[in-house]
Amino acid sequence: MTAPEPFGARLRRALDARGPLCVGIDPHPALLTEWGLGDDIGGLERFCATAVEALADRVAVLKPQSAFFERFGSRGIAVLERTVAEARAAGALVIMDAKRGDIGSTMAAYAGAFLDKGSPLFSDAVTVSPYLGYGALRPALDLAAAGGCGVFVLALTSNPEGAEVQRATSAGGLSVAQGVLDRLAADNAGATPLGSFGAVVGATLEEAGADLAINGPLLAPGLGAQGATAADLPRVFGGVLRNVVPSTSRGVLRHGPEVAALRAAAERQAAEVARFTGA
Ligand SMILES: O=C(O)c1cc(=O)[nH]c(=O)n1[C@@H]1O[C@H](COP(=O)(O)O)[C@@H](O)[C@H]1O
Repeated sequence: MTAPEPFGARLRRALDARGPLCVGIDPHPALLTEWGLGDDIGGLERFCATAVEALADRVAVLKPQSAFFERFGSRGIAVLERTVAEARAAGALVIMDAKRGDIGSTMAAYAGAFLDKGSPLFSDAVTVSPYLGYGALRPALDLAAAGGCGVFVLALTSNPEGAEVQRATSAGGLSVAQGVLDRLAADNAGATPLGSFGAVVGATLEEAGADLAINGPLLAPGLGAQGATAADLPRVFGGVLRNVVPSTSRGVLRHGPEVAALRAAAERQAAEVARFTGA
């Protein structure tokens, strides 16, 4: 059996073909209401079907945020399953924004939930939290590598509260975030054209203040509702701009529910990103 194409290679191709923008599918209660939908399972279903119809055949990456589905229980998870499958079928890569992180043996189960081809929630990549120790993520990294999937590890998050943990220095004098980035760089060493293990680095940061050369993708949430703009990307990402996947959720979704308006909003955001990153 031939090995599956690594996620990093698939992502590179998608970014080059469709542009680097990632749009998050975050069905906030307020957005459901703004779209004229009920804050219920029918509204969730309609919202996600519309977002997928509008974006999945043109945006490189879609990133559903699991929490907004989980709040509806099993029926919400069923909508998440369909959303992921339909987005992938239309050609988008799907990053499941689940931000899981646990002891290794439990991490293996989380990895199976999102990165095992036989799982109903199978996605191209998943977001994880390294705060039980980077080494505890190993089952997810291994399963991802074996199946051609990716993992995005929180490093420098977009929220202001993140710094108290992520900028703290460990015994060796490195920041916690730099420790995570260095481990990612080691796991991506030698991968071409791009490693499959990414870091999450907010576009909202004043500056990176860390070495982002991990030879992997840098998921950069924070465009739009959190106040970052495409003009911030060169300052934060400097020499690794080509590997940045800028992400926005509400910044595009608030333009719904019309498919054409969602597409136009994503196009405007993508054009802004291209203007400042040359992508
Ligand atoms: O992993 C993420 O995607 C993420 C990391 C981070 O540092 N900051 C961040 O906002 N996110 C997610 O990105 C999305 C941002 O949504 P908007 O603020 O609406 O664009 C939410 O789903 C967040 O959970």
